[in-house]
Amino acid sequence: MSLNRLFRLISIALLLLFLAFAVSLVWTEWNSYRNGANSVPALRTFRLALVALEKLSAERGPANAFMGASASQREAVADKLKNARAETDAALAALRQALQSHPRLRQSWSLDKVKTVQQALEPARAAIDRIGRQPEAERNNVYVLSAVGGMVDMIPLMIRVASELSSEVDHADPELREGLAAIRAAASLREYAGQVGSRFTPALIAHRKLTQDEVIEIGRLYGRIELLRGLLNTQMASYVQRPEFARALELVDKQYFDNGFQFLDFLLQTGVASGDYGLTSVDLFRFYVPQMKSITDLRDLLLDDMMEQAERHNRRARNYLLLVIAVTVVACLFFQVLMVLIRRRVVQPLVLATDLVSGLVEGRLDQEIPQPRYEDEISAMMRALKVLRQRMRERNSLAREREALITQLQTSSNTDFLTGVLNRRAFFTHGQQQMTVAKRYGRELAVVLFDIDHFKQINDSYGHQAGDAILRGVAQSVSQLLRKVDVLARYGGEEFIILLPESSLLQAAAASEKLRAALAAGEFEIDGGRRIRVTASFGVAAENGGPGLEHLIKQADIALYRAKKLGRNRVELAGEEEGVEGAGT
Ligand SMILES: Nc1nc2c(ncn2[C@@H]2O[C@H](COP(=O)(O)OP(=O)(O)OP(=O)(O)O)[C@@H](O)[C@H]2O)c(=O)[nH]1
Repeated sequence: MSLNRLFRLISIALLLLFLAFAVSLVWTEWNSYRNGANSVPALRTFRLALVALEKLSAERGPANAFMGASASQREAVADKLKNARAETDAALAALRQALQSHPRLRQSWSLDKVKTVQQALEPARAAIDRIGRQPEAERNNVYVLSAVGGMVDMIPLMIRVASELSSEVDHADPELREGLAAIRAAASLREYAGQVGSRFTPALIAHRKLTQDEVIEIGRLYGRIELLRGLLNTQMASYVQRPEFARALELVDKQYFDNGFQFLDFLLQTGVASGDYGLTSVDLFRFYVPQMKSITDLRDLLLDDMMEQAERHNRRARNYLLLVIAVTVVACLFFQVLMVLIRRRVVQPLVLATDLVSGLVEGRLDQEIPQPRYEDEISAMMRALKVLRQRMRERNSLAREREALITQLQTSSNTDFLTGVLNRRAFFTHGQQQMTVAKRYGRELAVVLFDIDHFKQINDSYGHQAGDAILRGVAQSVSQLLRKVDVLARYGGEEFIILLPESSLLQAAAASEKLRAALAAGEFEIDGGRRIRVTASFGVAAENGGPGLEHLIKQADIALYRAKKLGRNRVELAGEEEGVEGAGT
């Protein structure tokens, strides 16, 4: 696998791993934010439930007062009762609407219970109205007890509704748990404080002593209230560091536990001793109920604080989510940039350098070596490659020059410098090769030696340079008339030799005659544009499997000698007394 591909695969794998980690982190934070975002609406609904519970309890105050009111008090108390009922109805309707508009709570147990409470209110209120409208003397103790019980019976349902909604808040934001417990303790305290007041109502209405059952029930409620006081103090331990909470708790102690309880103690003692209270249920409602306000004030203070906490937690969760998203995106981009940087600055240059080195090894010296943009190890490597390429180019150039020189030397060592045809040494090399081939295949081979006639006179008459020009002209003319397979060489001075492969003596003689005639018929230009005529004498020898090249040349030389002797400008054949005389002699 190539380095480039490997790097790309590793990059993709790392990016996927990183993305998986980032997505799981963002997902966790998103869930925590979304969960937390429920805390404020859940807290609002919880508050509505507490208010409904409070209003339901508070309604018992004027209801009890109404049942014990004298004819003169009746109208005033009836007004208060009407207001209290309106407040209870409004609180329950608001809670019901909040539950109905909540996607999850719409299906909940709480909504059913609220509906049940709303339905149960009607007969309970009717029972109270019935007693209140009766003359004082006719008010039956049993009916009064039943009417008080009818209002109290709805309370456990509302407490459970509040409890369920408090769990919603706890689920949305567990950090609010401590405050929730304090609120629930305060709400329960308010409820039991109301209930203990209600227990005195039948005795006050009937102006009688408390029954033993009533004393036991009141004692039980006293115990529960004390328990809730301790619980509230414990739950408020961290809150009392803050002055507003310390003040609110102090007010509960002073107003309810001092003033309120002093009043209750008086009623209890009188109810046990004589039943001669000197008070009506209306007085109970007027004095006792306001003492409980400090408890609901404390509850509201806690609720307000919790709402602020929930909003703060929400903002914190949202900011943290945004931070995680931002860090993830930045880290992702940084990772990408890093990978691209490593790829561009390390991997790609390395791959390129490898290709360049391979190219140089294969001899591709025209490759473009890029100019690196940064000064680093890669740029040093590119520079080294350029030096290497330059040295290879120089070496190749030297090698080419040397080869050209060798070729040139070879050519010049085989060539006659004046005429450009082969020299005597090269003729022997070729001749030996041809002789070997001819002998192996039993073929004929002819040699022709020819010599320009009276050449000394040409030199003497026209000068040495003119003689050179004649030599060049003769060599050129003869070359043009020979076959491609024939080999012409300068044998020495004004003497030339021709090797004619696969030629018999007669064929060679005919070729020689053609050459002789052509030379004799032609004119050769010497210096100054002058033209002169020359002739040449030819000696021809041929053999088929004879002793060798030297022997053949010797035969031709003898024939040439004879041609000279017999008058020149003629062709003589080896082994013959008489030759073929030229047409011009
Ligand atoms: N210009 C020139 N002359 C050469 C060259 N090589 C040999 N010669 C001359 O060629 C002449 C040969 O003369 P000879 O051997 O007497 O022969 P010839 O005058 O041709 O007489 P025959 O061969 O008998 O016809 C000499 O004068 C050499 O100096 C050369 O390369 N250039």
